[in-house]
Amino acid sequence: MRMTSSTKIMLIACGSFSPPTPMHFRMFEIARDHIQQMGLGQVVGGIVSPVHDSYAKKGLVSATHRCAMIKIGLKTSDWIHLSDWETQQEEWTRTRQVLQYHQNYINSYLKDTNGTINNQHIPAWIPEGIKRTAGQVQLKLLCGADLLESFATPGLWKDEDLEAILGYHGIVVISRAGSNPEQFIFNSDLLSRYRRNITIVTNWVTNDVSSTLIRKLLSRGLSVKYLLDDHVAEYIRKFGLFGTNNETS
Ligand SMILES: Nc1ncnc2c1ncn2[C@@H]1O[C@H](COP(=O)(O)OP(=O)(O)OP(=O)(O)O)[C@@H](O)[C@H]1O
Ligand SMILES: O=C(O)c1ccc[n+]([C@@H]2O[C@H](COP(=O)([O-])O)[C@@H](O)[C@H]2O)c1
Repeated sequence: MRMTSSTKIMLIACGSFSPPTPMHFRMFEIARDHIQQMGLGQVVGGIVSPVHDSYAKKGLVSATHRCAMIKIGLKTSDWIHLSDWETQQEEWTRTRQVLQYHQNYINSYLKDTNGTINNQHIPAWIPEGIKRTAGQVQLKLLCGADLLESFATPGLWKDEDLEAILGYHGIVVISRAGSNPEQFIFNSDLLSRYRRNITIVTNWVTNDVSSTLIRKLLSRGLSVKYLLDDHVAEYIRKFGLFGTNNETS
Protein backbone atom coordinates (compact mmCIF):
# COMPACT_ATOMS: atom_id res chain seq x y z
CA MET A 1 0.00 0.00 0.00
CA ARG A 2 2.57 2.61 -1.13
CA MET A 3 1.23 6.16 -0.84
CA THR A 4 2.19 8.69 -3.48
CA SER A 5 0.89 12.21 -4.12
CA SER A 6 -1.65 10.76 -6.59
CA THR A 7 -3.08 8.14 -4.20
CA LYS A 8 -6.77 8.91 -3.63
CA ILE A 9 -7.70 8.67 0.02
CA MET A 10 -10.92 8.75 2.00
CA LEU A 11 -10.85 9.10 5.77
CA ILE A 12 -13.36 7.53 8.14
CA ALA A 13 -13.67 8.36 11.85
CA CYS A 14 -15.51 5.89 14.09
CA GLY A 15 -16.66 6.81 17.57
CA SER A 16 -19.61 7.65 19.76
CA PHE A 17 -19.89 11.38 18.95
CA SER A 18 -22.09 11.86 21.97
CA PRO A 19 -22.13 14.77 21.32
CA PRO A 20 -19.94 15.56 18.28
CA THR A 21 -17.48 18.36 19.15
CA PRO A 22 -15.82 20.72 16.65
CA MET A 23 -12.61 18.78 17.30
CA HIS A 24 -14.18 15.64 15.82
CA PHE A 25 -14.51 17.49 12.52
CA ARG A 26 -11.35 19.55 12.87
CA MET A 27 -9.28 16.36 12.93
CA PHE A 28 -10.31 15.73 9.30
CA GLU A 29 -8.95 19.13 8.27
CA ILE A 30 -5.67 18.56 10.14
CA ALA A 31 -5.27 15.11 8.55
CA ARG A 32 -6.07 16.33 5.03
CA ASP A 33 -3.57 19.20 5.26
CA HIS A 34 -0.85 16.87 6.50
CA ILE A 35 -1.46 14.15 3.90
CA GLN A 36 -1.51 16.61 1.04
CA GLN A 37 1.42 18.72 2.23
CA MET A 38 3.59 15.64 2.75
CA GLY A 39 2.68 14.36 -0.72
CA LEU A 40 1.11 11.21 0.75
CA GLY A 41 -2.02 11.41 -1.33
CA GLN A 42 -5.08 13.37 -2.26
CA VAL A 43 -7.93 13.30 0.25
CA VAL A 44 -11.19 13.07 -1.69
CA GLY A 45 -13.68 12.64 1.15
CA GLY A 46 -14.33 12.21 4.84
CA ILE A 47 -16.85 9.99 6.64
CA VAL A 48 -18.11 10.25 10.22
CA SER A 49 -19.49 6.91 11.37
CA PRO A 50 -21.23 6.96 14.75
CA VAL A 51 -21.35 3.73 16.70
CA HIS A 52 -24.47 1.57 17.17
CA ASP A 53 -26.75 2.22 20.15
CA SER A 54 -25.88 -1.17 21.61
CA TYR A 55 -22.24 -0.10 22.12
CA ALA A 56 -22.39 0.12 25.88
CA LYS A 57 -20.77 3.42 26.69
CA LYS A 58 -21.62 5.89 29.39
CA GLY A 59 -23.31 9.02 28.09
CA LEU A 60 -24.34 7.53 24.72
CA VAL A 61 -27.56 9.17 23.54
CA SER A 62 -29.62 7.54 20.78
CA ALA A 63 -28.16 7.22 17.29
CA THR A 64 -31.05 9.32 15.98
CA HIS A 65 -29.87 12.25 18.08
CA ARG A 66 -26.17 11.63 17.39
CA CYS A 67 -26.75 11.47 13.63
CA ALA A 68 -28.86 14.63 13.74
CA MET A 69 -26.15 16.49 15.69
CA ILE A 70 -23.42 15.31 13.30
CA LYS A 71 -25.45 16.54 10.33
CA ILE A 72 -25.92 19.92 12.01
CA GLY A 73 -22.22 20.15 12.88
CA LEU A 74 -21.22 19.28 9.30
CA LYS A 75 -23.54 21.74 7.58
CA THR A 76 -20.66 24.00 6.62
CA SER A 77 -18.36 21.23 5.40
CA ASP A 78 -18.33 20.40 1.71
CA TRP A 79 -16.27 17.22 2.03
CA ILE A 80 -17.03 15.50 5.35
CA HIS A 81 -20.28 13.52 5.55
CA LEU A 82 -22.21 11.34 7.95
CA SER A 83 -22.58 7.61 7.32
CA ASP A 84 -25.39 6.15 9.42
CA TRP A 85 -24.71 2.61 8.19
CA GLU A 86 -23.30 1.40 11.55
CA THR A 87 -26.31 2.74 13.44
CA GLN A 88 -28.69 0.93 11.07
CA GLN A 89 -27.26 -2.54 11.70
CA GLU A 90 -28.85 -5.07 14.07
CA GLU A 91 -26.02 -4.75 16.54
CA TRP A 92 -22.59 -3.25 17.15
CA THR A 93 -20.24 -3.76 14.17
CA ARG A 94 -16.52 -4.09 14.74
CA THR A 95 -14.46 -1.35 13.12
CA ARG A 96 -12.75 -3.75 10.71
CA GLN A 97 -16.14 -4.61 9.20
CA VAL A 98 -17.17 -0.94 9.14
CA LEU A 99 -14.09 -0.16 7.07
CA GLN A 100 -14.64 -3.21 4.87
CA TYR A 101 -18.26 -2.28 4.17
CA HIS A 102 -17.41 1.31 3.18
CA GLN A 103 -14.35 0.26 1.12
CA ASN A 104 -16.40 -2.39 -0.73
CA TYR A 105 -19.13 0.13 -1.46
CA ILE A 106 -16.60 2.64 -2.82
CA ASN A 107 -14.99 -0.07 -4.99
CA SER A 108 -18.29 -1.22 -6.47
CA TYR A 109 -19.42 2.37 -6.98
CA LEU A 110 -16.23 3.18 -8.88
CA LYS A 111 -16.61 0.04 -11.00
CA ASP A 112 -20.23 0.86 -11.82
CA THR A 113 -19.41 2.69 -15.04
CA ASN A 114 -22.79 2.03 -16.71
CA GLY A 115 -24.81 3.50 -13.82
CA THR A 116 -26.44 0.31 -12.49
CA ILE A 117 -26.50 1.74 -8.96
CA ASN A 118 -29.65 3.80 -8.67
CA ASN A 119 -28.74 7.46 -8.10
CA GLN A 120 -31.33 7.75 -5.35
CA HIS A 121 -29.60 5.00 -3.39
CA ILE A 122 -26.13 6.47 -3.45
CA PRO A 123 -25.27 7.35 0.15
CA ALA A 124 -24.48 10.99 0.98
CA TRP A 125 -20.95 10.07 2.10
CA ILE A 126 -19.91 9.17 -1.46
CA PRO A 127 -18.05 12.29 -2.67
CA GLU A 128 -19.60 14.04 -5.62
CA GLY A 129 -17.65 13.56 -8.82
CA ILE A 130 -15.56 10.74 -7.35
CA LYS A 131 -16.11 8.68 -10.50
CA ARG A 132 -14.19 11.25 -12.49
CA THR A 133 -11.10 10.62 -10.35
CA ALA A 134 -8.97 8.01 -12.01
CA GLY A 135 -7.86 4.92 -10.13
CA GLN A 136 -8.68 3.42 -6.78
CA VAL A 137 -9.69 5.09 -3.54
CA GLN A 138 -8.06 3.93 -0.33
CA LEU A 139 -10.15 4.19 2.84
CA LYS A 140 -8.15 4.93 6.00
CA LEU A 141 -9.19 5.00 9.63
CA LEU A 142 -8.83 8.46 11.14
CA CYS A 143 -8.53 8.58 14.91
CA GLY A 144 -7.15 10.40 17.91
CA ALA A 145 -4.16 8.98 19.76
CA ASP A 146 -6.45 7.67 22.53
CA LEU A 147 -8.16 5.32 20.08
CA LEU A 148 -4.75 4.04 18.93
CA GLU A 149 -3.85 3.47 22.58
CA SER A 150 -7.06 1.50 23.10
CA PHE A 151 -5.54 -1.14 20.76
CA ALA A 152 -3.50 -2.28 23.77
CA THR A 153 -6.50 -2.74 26.07
CA PRO A 154 -6.59 -6.49 26.72
CA GLY A 155 -9.54 -8.23 25.05
CA LEU A 156 -10.91 -5.07 23.40
CA TRP A 157 -9.73 -5.43 19.79
CA LYS A 158 -9.04 -8.69 17.96
CA ASP A 159 -5.47 -9.04 16.72
CA GLU A 160 -6.65 -10.28 13.32
CA ASP A 161 -8.86 -7.18 13.02
CA LEU A 162 -5.96 -4.88 13.84
CA GLU A 163 -3.83 -6.70 11.26
CA ALA A 164 -6.57 -6.18 8.65
CA ILE A 165 -7.14 -2.52 9.55
CA LEU A 166 -3.42 -1.78 9.51
CA GLY A 167 -2.57 -4.01 6.55
CA TYR A 168 -5.41 -3.25 4.13
CA HIS A 169 -6.41 0.27 5.12
CA GLY A 170 -3.90 2.04 7.32
CA ILE A 171 -4.59 4.61 9.98
CA VAL A 172 -4.07 8.31 10.41
CA VAL A 173 -3.55 9.30 14.04
CA ILE A 174 -3.99 12.82 15.38
CA SER A 175 -1.92 13.59 18.48
CA ARG A 176 -3.89 14.39 21.61
CA ALA A 177 -2.72 16.14 24.77
CA GLY A 178 -0.81 13.69 26.98
CA SER A 179 -0.30 11.13 24.22
CA ASN A 180 2.90 9.91 22.63
CA PRO A 181 1.86 7.82 19.61
CA GLU A 182 5.47 7.26 18.43
CA GLN A 183 6.42 5.74 21.77
CA PHE A 184 3.22 3.74 21.84
CA ILE A 185 3.92 2.29 18.39
CA PHE A 186 7.51 1.49 19.38
CA ASN A 187 6.23 -0.46 22.39
CA SER A 188 3.91 -2.61 20.25
CA ASP A 189 5.33 -5.35 18.00
CA LEU A 190 2.17 -5.40 15.92
CA LEU A 191 2.05 -1.64 15.37
CA SER A 192 5.79 -1.51 14.67
CA ARG A 193 5.33 -4.18 11.99
CA TYR A 194 2.81 -1.95 10.20
CA ARG A 195 4.60 1.33 10.99
CA ARG A 196 4.60 2.45 7.34
CA ASN A 197 0.79 2.24 7.23
CA ILE A 198 0.41 4.54 10.23
CA THR A 199 0.51 8.27 9.60
CA ILE A 200 1.01 10.33 12.74
CA VAL A 201 -0.15 13.90 12.50
CA THR A 202 0.92 16.44 15.08
CA ASN A 203 -1.91 18.70 16.04
CA TRP A 204 -0.02 21.94 16.65
CA VAL A 205 -3.07 23.68 18.04
CA THR A 206 -3.99 21.13 20.66
CA ASN A 207 -7.53 21.27 21.81
CA ASP A 208 -8.56 18.62 24.23
CA VAL A 209 -12.25 19.28 24.21
CA SER A 210 -13.88 15.87 24.57
CA SER A 211 -17.48 14.71 24.54
CA THR A 212 -17.03 13.78 28.22
CA LEU A 213 -16.12 17.36 29.07
CA ILE A 214 -19.08 18.75 27.12
CA ARG A 215 -21.48 16.31 28.83
CA LYS A 216 -20.12 17.33 32.22
CA LEU A 217 -20.57 21.05 31.55
CA LEU A 218 -24.06 20.52 30.16
CA SER A 219 -25.24 18.35 33.03
CA ARG A 220 -24.07 21.00 35.50
CA GLY A 221 -25.87 23.76 33.67
CA LEU A 222 -22.58 25.40 32.64
CA SER A 223 -21.91 27.19 29.38
CA VAL A 224 -20.52 25.30 26.39
CA LYS A 225 -20.46 28.34 24.16
CA TYR A 226 -17.34 28.49 21.94
CA LEU A 227 -16.61 24.84 22.78
CA LEU A 228 -19.54 23.41 20.85
CA ASP A 229 -21.28 24.43 17.64
CA ASP A 230 -24.13 26.81 18.60
CA HIS A 231 -26.66 24.85 16.55
CA VAL A 232 -25.61 21.56 18.10
CA ALA A 233 -25.99 23.14 21.56
CA GLU A 234 -29.41 24.43 20.55
CA TYR A 235 -30.43 20.92 19.43
CA ILE A 236 -29.21 19.46 22.75
CA ARG A 237 -31.25 21.95 24.74
CA LYS A 238 -34.30 21.46 22.57
CA PHE A 239 -34.34 17.73 23.32
CA GLY A 240 -33.06 18.05 26.90
CA LEU A 241 -30.08 15.79 26.15
CA PHE A 242 -27.20 15.20 28.57
CA GLY A 243 -29.22 16.36 31.55
CA THR A 244 -29.86 19.84 30.16
CA ASN A 245 -33.64 19.77 30.69
CA ASN A 246 -33.90 23.20 29.09
CA GLU A 247 -31.53 24.84 31.60
CA THR A 248 -29.36 27.68 30.29
CA SER A 249 -26.14 26.22 28.91
N1 LIG B 1 -9.57 16.60 21.08
C1 LIG B 1 -9.31 15.58 20.27
N2 LIG B 1 -8.12 15.46 19.64
C2 LIG B 1 -7.85 14.41 18.81
N3 LIG B 1 -8.75 13.42 18.55
C3 LIG B 1 -9.94 13.48 19.14
C4 LIG B 1 -10.29 14.55 20.03
N4 LIG B 1 -11.57 14.33 20.49
C5 LIG B 1 -11.96 13.17 19.91
N5 LIG B 1 -11.01 12.67 19.11
C6 LIG B 1 -11.08 11.42 18.33
O1 LIG B 1 -12.38 11.36 17.71
C7 LIG B 1 -12.77 9.99 17.55
C8 LIG B 1 -14.16 9.76 18.10
O2 LIG B 1 -14.09 10.04 19.44
P1 LIG B 1 -15.18 9.87 20.55
O3 LIG B 1 -16.54 9.90 19.99
O4 LIG B 1 -14.78 8.76 21.44
O5 LIG B 1 -14.90 11.29 21.26
P2 LIG B 1 -14.38 11.63 22.68
O6 LIG B 1 -14.48 13.11 22.78
O7 LIG B 1 -13.04 11.01 22.95
O8 LIG B 1 -15.54 10.91 23.53
P3 LIG B 1 -15.70 10.59 25.06
O9 LIG B 1 -15.18 11.79 25.81
O10 LIG B 1 -17.17 10.36 25.18
O11 LIG B 1 -14.87 9.34 25.31
C9 LIG B 1 -11.69 9.15 18.27
O12 LIG B 1 -10.78 8.67 17.30
C10 LIG B 1 -11.02 10.16 19.18
O13 LIG B 1 -9.69 9.81 19.44
O1 LIG C 1 -13.60 -3.24 16.32
C1 LIG C 1 -13.29 -3.38 17.50
O2 LIG C 1 -12.89 -4.45 17.96
C2 LIG C 1 -13.46 -2.20 18.41
C3 LIG C 1 -13.16 -2.28 19.76
C4 LIG C 1 -13.34 -1.15 20.55
C5 LIG C 1 -13.82 0.02 20.00
N1 LIG C 1 -14.10 0.04 18.67
C6 LIG C 1 -14.63 1.27 18.05
O3 LIG C 1 -13.88 2.38 18.46
C7 LIG C 1 -14.74 3.49 18.66
C8 LIG C 1 -14.56 3.89 20.11
O4 LIG C 1 -15.32 4.97 20.39
P1 LIG C 1 -15.26 5.60 21.85
O5 LIG C 1 -16.34 6.59 21.82
O6 LIG C 1 -15.44 4.47 22.81
O7 LIG C 1 -13.89 6.22 21.95
C9 LIG C 1 -16.15 3.02 18.31
O8 LIG C 1 -16.43 3.38 16.99
C10 LIG C 1 -16.06 1.50 18.45
O9 LIG C 1 -16.94 0.79 17.59
C11 LIG C 1 -13.93 -1.01 17.89
